[in-house]
Amino acid sequence: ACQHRLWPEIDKVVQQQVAMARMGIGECGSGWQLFAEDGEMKMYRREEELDGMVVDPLKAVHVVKGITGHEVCHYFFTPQYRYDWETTLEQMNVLETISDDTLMFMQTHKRIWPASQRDVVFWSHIRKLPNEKDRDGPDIWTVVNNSTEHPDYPANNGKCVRIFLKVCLMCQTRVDPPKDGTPLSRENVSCKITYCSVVNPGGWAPASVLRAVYKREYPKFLKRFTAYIINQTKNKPIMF
Ligand SMILES: CCCCCc1ccc(-c2ccc(S(=O)(=O)CCO)cc2)cc1/C=C\c1ccccn1
Repeated sequence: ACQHRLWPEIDKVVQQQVAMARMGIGECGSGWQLFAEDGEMKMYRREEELDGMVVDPLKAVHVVKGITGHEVCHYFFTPQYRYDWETTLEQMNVLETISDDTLMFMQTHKRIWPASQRDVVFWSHIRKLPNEKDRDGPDIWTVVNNSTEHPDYPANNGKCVRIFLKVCLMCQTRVDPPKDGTPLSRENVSCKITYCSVVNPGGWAPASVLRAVYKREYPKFLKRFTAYIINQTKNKPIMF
């Protein structure tokens, strides 16, 4: 991955996104509104517009028992599982395998009435980060998805409006070893998930429609995604 033309951008964006994800809601600047809550899952957004278009940053935090950060990032990054958990996905193509930790995707998402259908081209990078707070604790895993251009897929040349997104999924595993020295099992692990996204919907879409879509779709996405990982991993060895 080091020699690829996108590498400098990838490294910069990943460092930036991880720093943002690590900040708590309080530190992240004011204006965050809690707009959805379900058990351990809390979803915040900031209302922001760019040229009259809604580009609300979203930050979700969740704690899920029985899975690890590596597993969450593995199922988020790996293309073959995406149709199982990405509710609004219509078409997904891997445009380039830049390296074993970096792919480029083209996706079209189902049309959401009354807005026109959207598509997106982005690079996706998975990375393990040292756990600065606790040296011998489990590593942090992250996946960063960032819109990019691809010569074969110019924006807005077909039926879809091209959207632009920056997404960071950052996961911190927690291990609570069993008291009685029995071997570690899934009851002793949990994962703190932070999901940050900024989506520019591309062409104009009514603010009310966009905010209704996000309010409905994001909680659904995170619940379905985490339930999917629990189901996929329950009889498999723990991936640290
Ligand atoms: C009028 C509707 C405009 C918005 C449509 C839209 C834009 C972006 C995206 C989207 C959301 C998450 C990612 S990802 O995190 O990178 C994972 C890989 O797929 C990529 C794309 C989706 C959707 C459409 C609906 C929607 C909105 C939230 C959540 C889920 N679906």
